[in-house]
Amino acid sequence: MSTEGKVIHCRAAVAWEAKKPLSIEDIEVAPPKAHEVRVKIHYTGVCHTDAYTLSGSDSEGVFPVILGHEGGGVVESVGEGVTEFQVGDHVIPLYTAECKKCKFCLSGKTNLCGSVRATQGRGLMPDETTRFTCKGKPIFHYMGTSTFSEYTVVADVSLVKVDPKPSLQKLCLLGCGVTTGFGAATRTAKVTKGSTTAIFGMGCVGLSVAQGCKANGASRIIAIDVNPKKEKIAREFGATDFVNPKDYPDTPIQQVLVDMTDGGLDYTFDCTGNVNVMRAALEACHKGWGESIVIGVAAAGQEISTRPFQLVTGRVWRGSAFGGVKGKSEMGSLVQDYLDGKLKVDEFVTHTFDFKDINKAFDAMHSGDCIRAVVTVTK
Ligand SMILES: NC(=O)C1=CN([C@@H]2O[C@H](COP(=O)(O)OP(=O)(O)OC[C@H]3O[C@@H](n4cnc5c(N)ncnc54)[C@H](OP(=O)(O)O)[C@@H]3O)[C@@H](O)[C@H]2O)C=CC1
Ligand SMILES: N[C@@H](CCC(=O)N[C@@H](CSC=O)C(=O)NCC(=O)O)C(=O)O
Ligand SMILES: [Zn+2]
Ligand SMILES: [Zn+2]
Repeated sequence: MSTEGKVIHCRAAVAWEAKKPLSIEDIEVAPPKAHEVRVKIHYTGVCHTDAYTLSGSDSEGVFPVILGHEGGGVVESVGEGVTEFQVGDHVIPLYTAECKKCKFCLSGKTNLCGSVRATQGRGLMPDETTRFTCKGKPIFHYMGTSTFSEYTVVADVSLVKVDPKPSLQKLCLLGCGVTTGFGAATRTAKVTKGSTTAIFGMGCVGLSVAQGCKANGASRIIAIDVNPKKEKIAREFGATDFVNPKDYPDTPIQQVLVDMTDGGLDYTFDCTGNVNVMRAALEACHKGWGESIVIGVAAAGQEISTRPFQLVTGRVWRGSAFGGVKGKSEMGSLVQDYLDGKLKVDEFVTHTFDFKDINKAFDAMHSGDCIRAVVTVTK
């Protein structure tokens, strides 16, 4: 029996308040309004950013909320005016929308889209309301995606159709971690052939940066992580060197790297969210041309600092959101790269969990041997 146009009763992992485990609840999901799509979520990854928001450190964090932004699902129904999606399409929700009409999308300079970002940041759909209720209370959306739910509703600008061949259990990682890191190297930094690179933080994002640096022909890819267990996997993803800052207790890590590379690196990447690491990453860049890309998300109130002289003398500090990737225009080519064996995705999935055990996925993420935990939301 079709559920089109009806309220769906299903399960979701609700974050009632910060710092508390998620609670699997029966919720109601309203039908999609105009230019919205209701999606049955099959799989979701758990990203460090979900944990960051749950920790209460996110200045945009609102509760109660359904978190999750690294999902893969199938279109259940579409709202009025939706022409791009049909029931049954395989889709990935996009926390970085692409409307192709706004000032940002038309600029040709950024993948950031202005169409829904303001309401998204307040946990609402573009009409300033929510499609989720639980126990009679409205529940906020998260990053325009809310993939920790059996059904979610997203704006049609916040969704991309993908090839139905690959398993969504793997493809969901293109919804954040893999795309973010790979794109930061290939789109934001545009790492050049033969260049030297260093990546701080070997989680899903940092390993994906390494993969992007290798794809672009970097001659040296130095992986930096405080966890020595990350060396093996970093090398599998293209790292040529591994440095653990704990092995150099008396020397700033930027000095270690400058000494290793005849004056510093062409490109560095922060994939930790630690503002001290961001500074070290900038200062490890080569005088005159080195570029440091900030990817990590720092807690509310944190600020970055360095001596202005670092910039005066030619180092460049840049940021990257969703790897600079335009979700609708470019996701197809990333999926094709995956299908052609040019982009590793499967290798990131180190842990899998049933939906009822989603809190264990958060525990695994903090365990030190997890790259990505993927949760089966519906079969
Ligand atoms: N800009 C964007 O679009 C996006 C940003 N992000 C952000 O990117 C960051 C990385 O995400 P993700 O890969 O999922 O996170 P992970 O936690 O999986 O990876 C971070 C890695 O950095 C290591 N680390 C911590 N401190 C240091 C340090 N001082 N020096 C070197 N390594 C260190 C961690 O080690 P240990 O585990 O031992 O602490 C861990 O291995 C997060 O801040 C996340 O919020 C994520 C996706 C998109
Ligand atoms: N809400 C946060 C900002 C968090 C942030 O920087 N998010 C990244 C994506 S993180 C994915 O895992 C991003 O793309 N930012 C661009 C954007 O438009 O949000 C805060 O207030 O600190
Ligand atoms: Zn993420
Ligand atoms: Zn736009």
